Amino acid sequence: MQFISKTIPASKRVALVAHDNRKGDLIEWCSRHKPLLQQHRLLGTGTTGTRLEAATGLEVEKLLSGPLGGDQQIGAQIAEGRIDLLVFFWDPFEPMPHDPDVKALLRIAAVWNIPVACNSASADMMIQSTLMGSDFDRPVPDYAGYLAGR
Ligand SMILES: O=C(CO)COP(=O)(O)O
Repeated sequence: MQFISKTIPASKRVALVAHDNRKGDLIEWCSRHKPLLQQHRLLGTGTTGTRLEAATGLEVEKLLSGPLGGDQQIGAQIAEGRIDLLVFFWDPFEPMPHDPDVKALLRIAAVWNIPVACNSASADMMIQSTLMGSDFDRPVPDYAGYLAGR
């Protein structure tokens, strides 16, 4: 597979998603990183976004709730090249009614080489490297060859 280089502009788009048992962890993480996060564009699934705004005062563009299609909306934005970082605190203990959507979101993030953090340790590292620099150079997969061979 080939890659093309894409320089991400200084202000990035960060998708924030958490399952119910992990929303507290995401609120804690966003509160800790509020000074940095508020310099970027934040979006999230419906309930996550609402809870984050109320708890932290950060402005979050709210999509549909995850089980109603919010995960798929974020996946679509990833495929369109509109997301630079996905912070998705998914629940490792509870199956979800929309597990296929959860899997699809994680898959499309892998397809497009998007940094994905599933817990605060990985999110702490990724926020340093993804959001702190002025510009961030991310290799974007070029699937032209793959499609031509089908
Ligand atoms: O279910 C989710 C992610 O799979 C999150 O959805 P909510 O933010 O609406 O709870």
